[in-house]
Amino acid sequence: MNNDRYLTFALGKGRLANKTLELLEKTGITCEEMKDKNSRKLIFVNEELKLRFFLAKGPDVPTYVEYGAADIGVVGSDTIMEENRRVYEVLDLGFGKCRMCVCGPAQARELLKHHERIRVASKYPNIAKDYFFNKKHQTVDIIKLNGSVELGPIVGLSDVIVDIVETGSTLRENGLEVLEEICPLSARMIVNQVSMQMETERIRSLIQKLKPLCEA
Ligand SMILES: Nc1ncnc2c1ncn2[C@@H]1O[C@H](COP(=O)(O)OP(=O)(O)OP(=O)(O)O)[C@@H](O)[C@H]1O
Ligand SMILES: O=P(O)(O)OC[C@H]1O[C@H](OP(=O)(O)OP(=O)(O)O)[C@H](O)[C@@H]1O
Repeated sequence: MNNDRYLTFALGKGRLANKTLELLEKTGITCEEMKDKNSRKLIFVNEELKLRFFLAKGPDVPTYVEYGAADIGVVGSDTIMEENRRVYEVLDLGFGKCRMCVCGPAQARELLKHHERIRVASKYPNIAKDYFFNKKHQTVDIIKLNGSVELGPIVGLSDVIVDIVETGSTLRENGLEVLEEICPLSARMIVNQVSMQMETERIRSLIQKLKPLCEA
């Protein structure tokens, strides 16, 4: 083990960021500078613990970790599935819980039931493809969107969507419903495959500290 080496964390921006920092703080890992919302600085260092942190767009987190630009990442399991990078997924952090679902207007149930060739809009084309082609053996047309995916069926772009459902209010307010559940989701810790060998002790000890703090 080489304790002089900095361990680098890539953390997903947005919804998961605060909870991630809170969790790390409970294990004694703090990075005060990172809490300054007005700062435009991208990378933060804790000299004492020999740690570095940066915030990145969720889908980029597994990329940084696969290439070793970060040793450790925290990101949603949706993003891990969608990006399909060569990383170790080591811990379910138990927050950021939601579900990946096929959603649409109630009448789209029939189209799904009869395995019609439907149009599916999603921010997650790989998850949608895997679900329809590999799990359901249903040929569909996938349309990639970058947000506000619920618009798809409302404006006639698609028959259904594959998207995240948390409280269900976005669906309700737009006259849509969950038609099929694909899988539950939550925030996960991922580790670079080489770092896991080179820094086994430091990473294992972090996992052991985090485990009891993770929500069930
Ligand atoms: N209601 C929710 N909507 C979206 N993601 C959620 C929700 N609840 C928990 N999550 C989790 O939080 C992660 C980050 O979501 P967030 O919306 O902040 O990022 P994003 O989807 O990359 O957003 P953007 O495209 O706006 O940058 C998701 O990948 C998912 O795992
Ligand atoms: O079930 P709910 O609690 O309503 O949450 C689900 C909604 O939140 C997310 O969208 P987000 O706010 O990230 O915006 P986006 O559609 O632009 O990605 C997700 O894509 C759903 O639209």
